[in-house]
Amino acid sequence: MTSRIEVEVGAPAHGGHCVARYDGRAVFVRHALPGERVIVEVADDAPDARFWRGDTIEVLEASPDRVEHPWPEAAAGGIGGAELGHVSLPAQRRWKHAVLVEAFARFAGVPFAGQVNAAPGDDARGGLAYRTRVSATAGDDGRPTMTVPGTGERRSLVEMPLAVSGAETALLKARTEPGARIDVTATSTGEVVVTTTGREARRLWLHERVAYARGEVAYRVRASDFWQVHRAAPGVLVDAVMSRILPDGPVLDLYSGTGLLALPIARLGRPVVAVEAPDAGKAPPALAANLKARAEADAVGDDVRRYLTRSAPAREWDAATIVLDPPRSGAKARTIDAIAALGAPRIVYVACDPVALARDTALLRSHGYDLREADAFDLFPMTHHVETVASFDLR
Ligand SMILES: C[S@@+](CC[C@H](N)C(=O)[O-])C[C@H]1O[C@@H](n2cnc3c(N)ncnc32)[C@H](O)[C@@H]1O
Repeated sequence: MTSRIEVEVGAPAHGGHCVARYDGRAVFVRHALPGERVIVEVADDAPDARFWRGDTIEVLEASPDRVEHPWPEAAAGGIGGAELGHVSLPAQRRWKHAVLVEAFARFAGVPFAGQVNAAPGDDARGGLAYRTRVSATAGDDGRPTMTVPGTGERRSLVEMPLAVSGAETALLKARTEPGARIDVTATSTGEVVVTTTGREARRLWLHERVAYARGEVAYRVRASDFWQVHRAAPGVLVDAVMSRILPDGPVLDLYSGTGLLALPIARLGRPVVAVEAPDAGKAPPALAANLKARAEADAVGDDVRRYLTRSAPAREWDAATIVLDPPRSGAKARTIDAIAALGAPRIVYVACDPVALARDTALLRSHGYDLREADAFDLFPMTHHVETVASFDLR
């Protein structure tokens, strides 16, 4: 059953909503802001549920941080992908900061003392035109559609203002079989490709260039490969990681993707082992290609935990930095145990989920790793996502 309730909105919570209370129950409210009084439509108001979820359908008292959504199709009641579009850009960063502070206080056992930094160029572009990778699903007429969260309803896209302009144009023009996924990739070197099958994407080799504090580096990637979505993210993360690794010693780059972080580190002449999930039992082709010319770099195709428990113990890590950039769920206990067992003095953790990072921080601390510092980067404006880079030293 759906129902409408009036609530006063409280603090932001992890996941893109704020928490309100109604009749003693927590209600997770989308498209609202802290301090607002709103009418919420609750999707399923089961009386025995511990909490409810709802969307804002009317704002009775608006926050000074409320702005007009820059992508009306994705505003309240619309498609997903820009759930913070109603929040001013500085307030989006305060929102993400509050979520990090709360996550660290609850799960890490140490405070989050960093900032949420804007990506270069975002303020000038109003937090738009940043995505170099966008995806949609072809509707019945073959045009790109996106889903209204919680409903399964698909709507045809009329714009995609989060995408860089080449990617937006290519996405809106794309036509394919109903139900097929449409993936658009726009590289930093000006290539724009549309693929509709994984097979096609795996065959398409592209070129990326990343400028960072110490220079510029070129990569070859396939359209199917993981690559940081924000146009500025590769450079921001390379700098954030390079400034945190120890000045000497080998670097173990776990969850290394195509070698975004491993390649500039190898260019310093540092020994690097980059571990990424295997492709046909071997190092993935882009990782192997990017590290090929670096005698001091080793591209490994293996499951991270398997590598840590079976292969890594054969080498010396007692002067090493371990870099890890795991998927959203984090590294979790058994992988953190295996990382800690290597005894490296420094760990640099790149995280796209504040709660997963906070939980892994607690695990690292239990293994004797103190949090040195953590800082966050707003690499997903208009959404609740935030990237954090944290470093740890062995006590
Ligand atoms: C967040 S991405 C980071 C990639 C890279 N650091 C970058 O910034 O481009 C995480 C990567 O971990 C890989 N991955 C996920 N689980 C893995 C596992 N169990 N073992 C090895 N690699 C894994 C994914 O394929 C993906 O490339």
